[in-house]
Amino acid sequence: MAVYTEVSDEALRAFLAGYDLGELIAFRGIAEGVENSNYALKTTGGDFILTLYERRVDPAELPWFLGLMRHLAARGLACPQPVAGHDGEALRALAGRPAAICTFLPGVWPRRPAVAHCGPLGGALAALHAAGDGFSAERPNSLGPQAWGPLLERCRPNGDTVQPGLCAELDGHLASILQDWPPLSGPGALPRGHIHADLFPDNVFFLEGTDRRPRVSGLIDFYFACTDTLAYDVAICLNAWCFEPDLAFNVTKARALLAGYNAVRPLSTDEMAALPVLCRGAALRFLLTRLYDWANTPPGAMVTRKDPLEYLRRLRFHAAAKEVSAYGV
Ligand SMILES: Nc1ncnc2c1ncn2[C@@H]1O[C@H](COP(=O)(O)OP(=O)(O)OP(=O)(O)O)[C@@H](O)[C@H]1O
Ligand SMILES: N[C@@H](CCO)C(=O)O
Repeated sequence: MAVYTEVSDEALRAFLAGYDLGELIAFRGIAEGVENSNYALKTTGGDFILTLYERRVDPAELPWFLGLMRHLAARGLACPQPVAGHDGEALRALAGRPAAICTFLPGVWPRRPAVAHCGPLGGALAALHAAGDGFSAERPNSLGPQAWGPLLERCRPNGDTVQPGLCAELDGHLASILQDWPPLSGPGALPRGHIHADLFPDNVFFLEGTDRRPRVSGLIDFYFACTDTLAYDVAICLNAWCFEPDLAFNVTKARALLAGYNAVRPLSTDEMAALPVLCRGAALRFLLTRLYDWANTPPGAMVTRKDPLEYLRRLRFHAAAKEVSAYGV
């Protein structure tokens, strides 16, 4: 579910009076997603998404996220565009929560990502990285390498109940990842920019092109976006898109993803060489947030917890891979 905050008809009508979006025709809560409350809105002005920000989103950071989406959309990226009210403000309050209306994007996310999705996905990720140029405000990655040690400590009391010996195994992975991680500046530093940092299949919409092949119609959910190593975003996508349901790595998907990315923004030799450690880091990041949520989601909460151990299997694959050739290049 992702409707934590209920919005009454009257409250919504009063809220919409602050916009130039015409009359309300219909609105409904959207069950998907886990972070925020989302509503689909239809007005005489068109289709929109209303988001009420909950849980992990720090209200002080919302202007940065909305500003980045506005910048990317102005650069031609298909992403939600925040809609300003009469007063020029996109960030407002509704039912006691920070709230914003964004444009609705057509398309559906792939329930079973195929090789045919991975090329366009890679191209869209590279286009996002290129479109981020010129947005000068930065947001550090609050879930970057410096956060993994403290997060592992917070998981330690319950971690081994998920799998015996898990925390000791993660201690080993964390130490070797931090040792191999590319420097942020100076010799060996990789290109940085604004990254999505959560570009999983449920955040990428596709439509069928005239050739019947899938085309990316939009990217959503920029609330983990931050300023970090661009190739780390590629590593997140290799984790999220290129493993089969049985957690076997599909090298054909990886090859397609990297070819799609390289066609728009070629990865340098240094970026390619760093992919194995960036993939290990990305797997550990999602493992740890899932592990934390596994133990800390209150019983009865209407949220589907995600399995942390899926990311342990990925992490083990990357640790064994070592060389970039394991990714099909
Ligand atoms: N701009 C948009 N256009 C069309 N549909 C959207 C848009 N934004 C969100 N949605 C719909 O709302 C659902 C939930 O959105 P989203 O993934 O942003 O939720 P969340 O709870 O913030 O995220 P998550 O759990 O993925 O971190 C999406 O799967 C999609 O169906
Ligand atoms: N994409 C994340 C969750 C939401 O941000 C995961 O699969 O763990």
